[in-house]
Amino acid sequence: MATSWRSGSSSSFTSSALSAQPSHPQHASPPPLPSLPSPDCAAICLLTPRLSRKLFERTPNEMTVYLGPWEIVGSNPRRLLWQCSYAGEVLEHFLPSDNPNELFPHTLHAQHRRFGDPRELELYLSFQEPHRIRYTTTDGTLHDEYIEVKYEFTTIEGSIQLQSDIRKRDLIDWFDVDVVWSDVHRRTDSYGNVRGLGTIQRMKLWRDRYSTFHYLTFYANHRRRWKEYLVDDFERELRQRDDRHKRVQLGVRGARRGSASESSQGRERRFATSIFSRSSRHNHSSGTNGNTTSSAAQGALGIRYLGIQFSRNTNVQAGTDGKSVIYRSTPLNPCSTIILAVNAGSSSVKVSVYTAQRGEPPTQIAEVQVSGLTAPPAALKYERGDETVIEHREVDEQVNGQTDAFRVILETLVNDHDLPSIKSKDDIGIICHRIVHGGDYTKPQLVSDGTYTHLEKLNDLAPLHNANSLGIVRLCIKDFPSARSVACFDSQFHSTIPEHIRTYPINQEIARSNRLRKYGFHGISYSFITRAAAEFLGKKPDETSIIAMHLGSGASVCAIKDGKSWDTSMGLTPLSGLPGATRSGSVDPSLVFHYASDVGKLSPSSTKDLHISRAEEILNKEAGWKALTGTTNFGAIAAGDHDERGDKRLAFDLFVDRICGFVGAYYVSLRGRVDALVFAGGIGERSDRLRAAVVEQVACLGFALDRDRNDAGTVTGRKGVIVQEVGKPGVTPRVLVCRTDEQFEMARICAEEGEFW
Ligand SMILES: Nc1ncnc2c1ncn2[C@@H]1O[C@H](COP(=O)(O)OP(=O)(O)O)[C@@H](O)[C@H]1O
Ligand SMILES: CC(=O)OP(=O)(O)O
Ligand SMILES: [Mg+2]
Repeated sequence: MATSWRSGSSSSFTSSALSAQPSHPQHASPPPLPSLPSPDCAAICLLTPRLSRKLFERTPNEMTVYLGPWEIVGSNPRRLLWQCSYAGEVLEHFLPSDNPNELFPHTLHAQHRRFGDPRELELYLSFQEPHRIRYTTTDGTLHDEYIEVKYEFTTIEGSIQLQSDIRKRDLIDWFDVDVVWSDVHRRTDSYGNVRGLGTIQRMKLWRDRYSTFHYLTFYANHRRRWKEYLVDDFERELRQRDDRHKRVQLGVRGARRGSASESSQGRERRFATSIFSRSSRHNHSSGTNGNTTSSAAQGALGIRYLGIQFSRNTNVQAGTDGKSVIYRSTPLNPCSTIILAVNAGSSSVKVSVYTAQRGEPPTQIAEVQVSGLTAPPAALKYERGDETVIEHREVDEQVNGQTDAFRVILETLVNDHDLPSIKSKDDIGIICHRIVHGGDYTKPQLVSDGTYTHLEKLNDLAPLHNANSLGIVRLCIKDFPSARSVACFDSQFHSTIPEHIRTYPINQEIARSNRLRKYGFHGISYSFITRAAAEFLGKKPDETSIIAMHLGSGASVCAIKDGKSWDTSMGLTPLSGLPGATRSGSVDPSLVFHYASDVGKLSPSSTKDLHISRAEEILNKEAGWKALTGTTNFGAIAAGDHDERGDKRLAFDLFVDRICGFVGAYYVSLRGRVDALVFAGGIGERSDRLRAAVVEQVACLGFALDRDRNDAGTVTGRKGVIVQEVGKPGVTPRVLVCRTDEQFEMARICAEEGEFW
């Protein structure tokens, strides 16, 4: 098995590793060659002690382990978990970085094996720095050491799959090239010797799994570090690449792992691995450094292009499919497109479709929603233009949760032949998603694997929302590969909340390192409400101060001072503040420990995407209207039907009490400078009884309701009416109902923000 991987060696990999019998230390007589579960996934990992720099020399410790399918598990560190061929045998490969973009599986250039099919070099993968490998059998751990790791695959597809899984980017092609240089790295040195940035390199082309971005990676051998560039423009130049003298120049942006001077002003942002760590669960996670460090931002010199000279060998250029690369850059700034805006709430999924011109407010052409996810049967409603195509269709059988609801919505849109603007999936240019918890993001983000990985870490902080939304994001990326996915955050509107209001009175070191503070939610809605109310009042948004209430399955109140969020009732998570359909809202934090035992344990309903303790489950899913009345339909609660036991009355009065508590507090916090009290959300827009009860209780602050206007003031469904007055004429502060539209707000931002085109 002695073979060398050193550059220039003509040694072949072919023989011994595959043909050798596995020298399994636990078996006296050599076991038969294992039958591997799936030939595509089968791999052989050759381990050799770190001591020896010469790989694969016969040493007493040398062993070959036959591996079956893999799984990538955990975080901090992520581990590649291999199923081995013997029961109880596990091989764990600890990935040195949780950031998938920082891992670079290495394959040699075809010149290192001149007489064979260069594609087969992908069968042999290595990592250039030692990684920790733990190999455990039923008899205990046999090996736990940092070593140089090399995998030898039985199929090229298996290797490509593993590389893609590790990097969370699909390896879509590769190129063996003679030299790579750039506008800041010359091709030759002052003696005319070829130096470039990398020589005799296998460059790999990756497509981000969560966006349409494409990246090139290669090993800059004279600097001994990996480089990764976002490719701007590709297609034309690389079609004819099997020519030694062919040189191309590619537009690129940014560099990962480059030195500061090699970085650019590109959009690449690298996040510290564990932005959010929860002390209760990940005690030792390294989540203290939440700063978003942009290596790119530091650079003075930007690389604008890479020059590439291909190698001559007709075989050499054969990439993953042997054909020329099929690379489609994202559409180049079209002037108009279709935007899909997706709002996954806790009890509904609402999707609106817009035609949009760059820089202009979008025009809605259709809206589909599935509501009642927590109050079955779930029902679908579909409007196209001014026409209600489906008023109410029960879809309970097809729908179990938000992702299913989204699928049903997509089907409805795609199967509607009278929706001419969408002829094919490629017509959709931008899909914007409401993501409830956006951590420290203060503006919408194009979804890349970086943002996606970052957002995944926030799932546990919005247990009824984030994981569902990311499920929909994943589905869109798969089903609409040519569309750009944009994440819009509920929390971003609240980034203006002053420090003394957003701070929790706890140990500040822990608060800072675990990022424990008030974030606030429903912000996309509050942003819409602020602009709509300002327009209605004839004021500039930044001169408008209101107390707005988004009352839906999740309910919150927000004090908006001069157009900006000043305070809001939700906090670190959407649990605090007002009660909701299944949420308790604020309770004494100790309550839960007296409610049930073992509440700190992980709930059995946790999934791989969402880790939720019993305590969180009780307060988020087994409380609120559901717990008090058995229904989550606030319409039925407000109507008080069949309320012999008085549960609904209690729930109604309790809700009014809690809402008024916040209105009073915010009125004082805004020093009485309030232009209007604004009702919004499913309940706020539809329940005249609730509005009447709230306004009556806060009448001492000067609010007054006009009964007639209020009774007629259900704005939802009344086309064209966005804000309606329900207060007494001439009385200030005013009382308004706003038909909030989170989808429109997201689509508007995406249409107006050139960056997303
Ligand atoms: N006529 C009505 N009167 C009062 N509440 C209603 C009425 N119709 C629906 N609702 C309430 O509106 C809530 C849905 O609000 P909405 O903001 O659309 O949902 P989500 O929180 O899922 O985004 C439902 O939970 C329901 O209780
Ligand atoms: C944040 C939140 O609770 O949202 P929703 O009301 O849509 O569930
Ligand atoms: Mg909602």
